[in-house]
Amino acid sequence: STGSVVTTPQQYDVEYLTPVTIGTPGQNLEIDIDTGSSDFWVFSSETPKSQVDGQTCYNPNKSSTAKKLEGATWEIEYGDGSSSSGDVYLDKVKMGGVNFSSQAVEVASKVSAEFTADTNNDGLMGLAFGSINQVRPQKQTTFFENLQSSLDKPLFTADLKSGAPGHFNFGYIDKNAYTGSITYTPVNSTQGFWMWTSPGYTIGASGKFKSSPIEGIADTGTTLLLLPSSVVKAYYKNVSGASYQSSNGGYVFPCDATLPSFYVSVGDDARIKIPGKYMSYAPVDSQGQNCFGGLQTDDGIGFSIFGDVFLKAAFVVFDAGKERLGLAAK
Ligand SMILES: O=C(CN1CCCCC1)Nc1ccc2c(c1)OCO2
Repeated sequence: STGSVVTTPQQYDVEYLTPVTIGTPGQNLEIDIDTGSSDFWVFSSETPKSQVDGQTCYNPNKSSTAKKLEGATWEIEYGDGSSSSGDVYLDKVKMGGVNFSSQAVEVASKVSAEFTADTNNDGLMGLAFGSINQVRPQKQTTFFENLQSSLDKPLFTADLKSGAPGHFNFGYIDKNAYTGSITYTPVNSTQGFWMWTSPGYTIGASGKFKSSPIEGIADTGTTLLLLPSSVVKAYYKNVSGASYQSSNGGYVFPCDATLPSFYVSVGDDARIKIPGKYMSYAPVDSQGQNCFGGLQTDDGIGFSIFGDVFLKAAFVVFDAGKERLGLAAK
C-alpha cells in the first residue's frame, strides 16, 4: 500500500496541520505530525472544557470500533515545556488513504496552556521510534510502525513548504517532488529519534565550508533550526543589527535586514540550501520592526534540532527499512 496526505502551514509556518480520521463513523481531526516524538494523542471528550478552545475532540464513546486499552495511561512533556496526559483507546485511524485498524489513540484528559492556545491543532502524531512512546505499562507503536510491513517500501517522506501546503507520503518516493538526487545518511535511532550527523555548514553563497560535525534530529514538530551556539553566532555576525536578546529568548534583528543563505552539508558531497528568507521567523513587535531568527541555539537540549526552517528547504526520506535519512533539494 501507499498513501499521501496534504499538510498545511499555520501562520509563519509555526507548525503544519494534517487531516486524520479516527473511528467509525470517522471523526476528522487536524493533527501536528511530529517526527520528534512517538505518541499519537488527541483532544477528546475527556479533555476538560476549560482546556479546550475550539479544537475538535475525538469521542471514543461515539465510535463503534473504539476499545479502551484497560489500565493504560500516558503523560508527555515536550522540549518547549508543553505537556499533556490521559488514557488510551484502540481504534481505526486513516490518513492519506492508508489505515490501521487498531491504532493506539491516546486521549487527553489534561493539556497544558500552550496546546489550549493552539486553537487549530487537535493533537499530535509522533513518527519517531516506538522506543520513546510514553504509554505505560505497555509502550505503543506508532502509526508508521504499524503500517510499515504493509507499505510498498518501509519509508515515509516529508515535503514541507514555505507558506504553502506540502505532503507526507507513505510507502513510496515521488520522483516529481525533488530535483537532482537524494543523498542518504545513516540514522542513529538509539535515543528513539531520527538522529543524524551533518559534516558541516556554509554561510552565504560565497562562504567557505566549515567542517564541524553537527549531530541532531530531523523534527517536523519543531518550528525552528536549533544549532550549536558557535554556529549561530557565526551566522548572525553577518546580519547587521542582529543581537541576542534574552528578553525575546533568542537572536533578533531588524526585519528589513539582509539575511545570508545557510547551507547544511549532507554526506560526502551534498548540501541543502536554506534561503535567507527562511532564516527570519516572525516579528517580535506589533510594528514588525524587529524579527526573531529562524536559527537559534540548541543550548541545554543535548543535540541539535533540524526543525521546519531546515526541513521545508528539502525533500526528506525517513527510511526505517535501511535506518537512514534521505535529503534532496526541490
Ligand atoms: O518541543 C518541541 C516541539 N514540540 C512538538 C510538539 C508540540 C510542542 C512542541 N521542540 C523543542 C525541543 C527541544 C527544545 C525546544 C523545543 O526548545 C528548547 O529545547
